[in-house]
Amino acid sequence: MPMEPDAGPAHRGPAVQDRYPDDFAWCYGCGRHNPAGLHLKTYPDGDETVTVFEPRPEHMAVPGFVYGGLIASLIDCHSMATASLALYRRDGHRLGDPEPVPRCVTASLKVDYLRPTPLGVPLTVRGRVVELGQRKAVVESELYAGETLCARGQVVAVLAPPAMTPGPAGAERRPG
Ligand SMILES: CCCCCCCCCC(=O)SCCNC(=O)CCNC(=O)[C@H](O)C(C)(C)COP(=O)(O)OP(=O)(O)OC[C@H]1O[C@@H](n2cnc3c(N)ncnc32)[C@H](O)[C@@H]1OP(=O)(O)O
Repeated sequence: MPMEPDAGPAHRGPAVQDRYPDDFAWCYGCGRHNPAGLHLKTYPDGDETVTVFEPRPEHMAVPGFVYGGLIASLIDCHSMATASLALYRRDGHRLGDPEPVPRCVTASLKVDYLRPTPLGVPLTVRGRVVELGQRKAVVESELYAGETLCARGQVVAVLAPPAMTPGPAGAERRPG
């Protein structure tokens, strides 16, 4: 599924996560409002999307290598952003439009760990939409350390249902 080459990382326009609605911007992986989170940022890059993140020492599995759960989180949040952007564009928007980007949730997350992922270097996740439905997108994402492909994910994203829209109770649970 080709994506328009609009504001790619070279342009450093807004990230997809910068444009999620405030109520949906608390995710540990990518929520801009979560003070303890990873603050992942995903940008369009031609037909793909890209997220770059350098794990911290506490993200280790064994000394020198990254914990697999963190790798799954990178693929998860990156793929949700990729799906959200595809649905936004399908509705005629471009990143940077005033309308917020719709929020997807993870229906399914499959990760293949292909090689040990080294700590101490930036990791790059690249993703593309391989199937786009009315409320659903299937995204394939690959995680690289330098030129080395370390993990691959296939993720099913579904538009957040109204039942997940945070209400007053959700607001009370928010930090700070
Ligand atoms: C409180 C505020 C929350 C704010 C959202 C921020 C989320 C941040 C990102 C996350 O961390 S999400 C956390 C982990 N994910 C979840 O907690 C989601 C829990 N699951 C659900 O809420 C529902 O199962 C889900 C919304 C994913 C789907 O239920 P629906 O009833 O809306 O979907 P439906 O059954 O109509 O299926 C829609 C499409 O998705 C497909 N689908 C659903 N579940 C699937 C699955 N598990 N595997 C593969 N495909 C799946 C389904 O086949 C169908 O495909 P088609 O359109 O092609 O027919």
